[in-house]
Amino acid sequence: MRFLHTMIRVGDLDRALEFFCGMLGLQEVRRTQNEKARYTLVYLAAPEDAAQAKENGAPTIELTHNWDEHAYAGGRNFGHLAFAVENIYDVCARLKAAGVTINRPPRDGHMAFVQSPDLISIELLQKGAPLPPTEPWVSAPNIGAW
Ligand SMILES: C[C@@H](O)C(=O)SC[C@H](NC(=O)CC[C@H](N)C(=O)O)C(=O)NCC(=O)O
Ligand code: NI
Repeated sequence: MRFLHTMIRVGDLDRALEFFCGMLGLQEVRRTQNEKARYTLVYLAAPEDAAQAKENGAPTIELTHNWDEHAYAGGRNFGHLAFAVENIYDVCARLKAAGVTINRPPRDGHMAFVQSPDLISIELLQKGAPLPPTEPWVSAPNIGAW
């Protein structure tokens, strides 16, 4: 069995693509839409996974955009999507400058939490840092505290 993707529903596809592709650097690898059921699916992968993801050989995020749904309440049972990044401070500075909410700043240089336009929690981990962090860490506020 292989892990294929995580699906999240987004209220504004362009805003979600600006966040995940424009700011986090993911690449679109596939898109499909259903005119009758009025939705679009967009599959995103990390650049180094994109070639394999096109063949379903690497994990993707499946953005589901229901054309008639413009906002979703945060699912309290959903946790987060995690990405390893080259420089966690640079990424968080760029996101913060773009107006993204940083729920847990990268104080320890290991881990940070930010939130997507649809209130999905995004964990950023410094490439090369121990996973999970060996030192006790400050948890991000849970979804209810946002
Ligand atoms: C292609 C495969 O990766 C899918 O996940 S398609 C699953 C299908 N999605 C939809 O019908 C999208 C629109 C729907 N209104 C929705 O918001 O999900 C589906 O069965 N979705 C139901 C689900 O619970 O995921
Ligand atoms: Ni799916």
